[in-house]
Amino acid sequence: MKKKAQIRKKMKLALKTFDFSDRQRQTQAIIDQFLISDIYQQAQTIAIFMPMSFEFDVTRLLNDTSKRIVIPKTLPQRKMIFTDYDEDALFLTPFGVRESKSDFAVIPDLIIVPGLAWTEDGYRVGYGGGYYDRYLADFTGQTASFVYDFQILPTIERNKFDIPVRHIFKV
Ligand SMILES: Nc1nc2c(c(=O)[nH]1)N(C=O)[C@@H](CNc1ccc(C(=O)N[C@@H](CCC(=O)O)C(=O)O)cc1)CN2
Ligand SMILES: Nc1ncnc2c1ncn2[C@@H]1O[C@H](COP(=O)(O)OP(=O)(O)OP(=O)(O)O)[C@@H](O)[C@H]1O
Repeated sequence: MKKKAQIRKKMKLALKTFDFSDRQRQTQAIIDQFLISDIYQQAQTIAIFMPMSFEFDVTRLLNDTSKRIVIPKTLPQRKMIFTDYDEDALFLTPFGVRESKSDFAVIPDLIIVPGLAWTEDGYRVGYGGGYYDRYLADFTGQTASFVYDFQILPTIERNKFDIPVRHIFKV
């Protein structure tokens, strides 16, 4: 079984070299599936993330005006809140992601969880900050991830904090 650090390195490279048209095709198919799903239709407030250039391209959802869209904001002690998405009130963190200037925390009813690799049953490797596992520890709403085909692995080592996402959207 591959160690998490090894998986991170390998997946970052695979994402950065992912063929442009295959990426576009998979992105569109996955978002189409999501938009007709019950979990999308039943959610009022959806947490998306501000993607780095190589991450899953969620731009289409950020601009969805039929839902309240919130995005992650990291705080000291590896804590995280979600704040309203306002494209005119963002700043760039040292990690390279955009976050809201606002500190007003909103609890979403659906969280789209970012990451680098997943198993079919929702176990995940992220960037190693533990932000999502900490948040999900006392979150009772829905969770889902969008996954390109090569990001699915047969097994991932687990620690006691790992919380699987409840829905995987893939091609
Ligand atoms: N687009 C996007 N936003 C996201 C996440 C994500 O995966 N994708 N996150 C998912 O969790 C959170 C940020 N995750 C982070 C994970 C690790 C480190 C980290 O290791 N930082 C180093 C210094 C920065 C560096 O590595 O260059 C450190 O704190 O020492 C920071 C943020 C919230 N926002
Ligand atoms: N609920 C929690 N309480 C305390 N520590 C936690 C919790 N969740 C995760 N951690 C710690 O955070 C660190 C990172 O966890 P892990 O390697 O699973 O990150 P990840 O899932 O890749 O990152 P992320 O959740 O940010 O996407 C680990 O040291 C882990 O023990």
